[in-house]
Amino acid sequence: MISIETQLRDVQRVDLANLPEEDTELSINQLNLYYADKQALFDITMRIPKNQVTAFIGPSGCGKSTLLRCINRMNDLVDDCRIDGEVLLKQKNIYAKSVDVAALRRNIGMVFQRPNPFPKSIYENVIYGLRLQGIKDKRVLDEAAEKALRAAALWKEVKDRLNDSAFGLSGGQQQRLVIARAIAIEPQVLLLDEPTSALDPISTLTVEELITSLKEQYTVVIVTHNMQQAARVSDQTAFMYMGELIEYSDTNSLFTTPSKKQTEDYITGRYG
Ligand SMILES: Nc1ncnc2c1ncn2[C@@H]1O[C@H](COP(=O)(O)OP(=O)(O)OP(=O)(O)O)[C@@H](O)[C@H]1O
Repeated sequence: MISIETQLRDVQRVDLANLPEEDTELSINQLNLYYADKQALFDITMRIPKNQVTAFIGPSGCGKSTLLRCINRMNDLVDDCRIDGEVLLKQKNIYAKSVDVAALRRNIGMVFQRPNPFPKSIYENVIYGLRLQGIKDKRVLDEAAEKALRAAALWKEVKDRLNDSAFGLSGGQQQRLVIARAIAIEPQVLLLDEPTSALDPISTLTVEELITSLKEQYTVVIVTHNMQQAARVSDQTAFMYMGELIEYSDTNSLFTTPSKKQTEDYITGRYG
């Protein structure tokens, strides 16, 4: 098995405890979440830097996806789900009454575990969000489609078949298409919930390279089961256990010199 250390890159370390406001994309403050009477997140506080990749790791059921879904209010769709605490996007509370949730989700895009293209052509998938915004100008739509497909590292593979069904693409291509659809509307933040768990190793590497290139323009938060993937793609990593944020630091420190025993036990495979 390849060791995690060999997967680490040189990352620019930031002081997560004292992150300046201008470098902070998201601030999560004393967040607690309950599914009916069962508490799933306990007092989570963290700052997520902009234009970086932040990974959430931890054993199954520890609350990674729940925390990710708090960032674009996807948990609003779950009956009996209640939260207290704050999630700030650029200092604005996304749970404030005045927030337009549809607009928020345009600004904070999300990609799920299984690629979910719509039953439409490749082209129509990419520009779907733009059509919803009422954009009709073909030149604008064509340019946006090309830009998003290039950014998603898919343009070369699909430029001659834009009108073919998206279902004719491979799983890895479909996942990149879904990422292109998410970025075509130019969100600030991209949330990725185990985006490669349904992909083969080669497609996984392509999507990982894509994630690394996306951070130039977007802030990326990724949930992954795969610690080696977190080591390869993320700048900082949050380790969660039973709904608590146990340790949050730059990825290299977390994997080489974890400060908490629970983190060390997890990354050395003692549980999980
Ligand atoms: N819609 C829901 N209703 C009730 N409980 C839920 C719901 N979604 C998640 N949970 C519970 O909340 C806890 C955290 O689940 P979550 O899916 O966030 O964990 P996870 O770390 O992402 O797990 P995995 O890695 O297996 O996807 C679990 O105990 C789970 O059973």
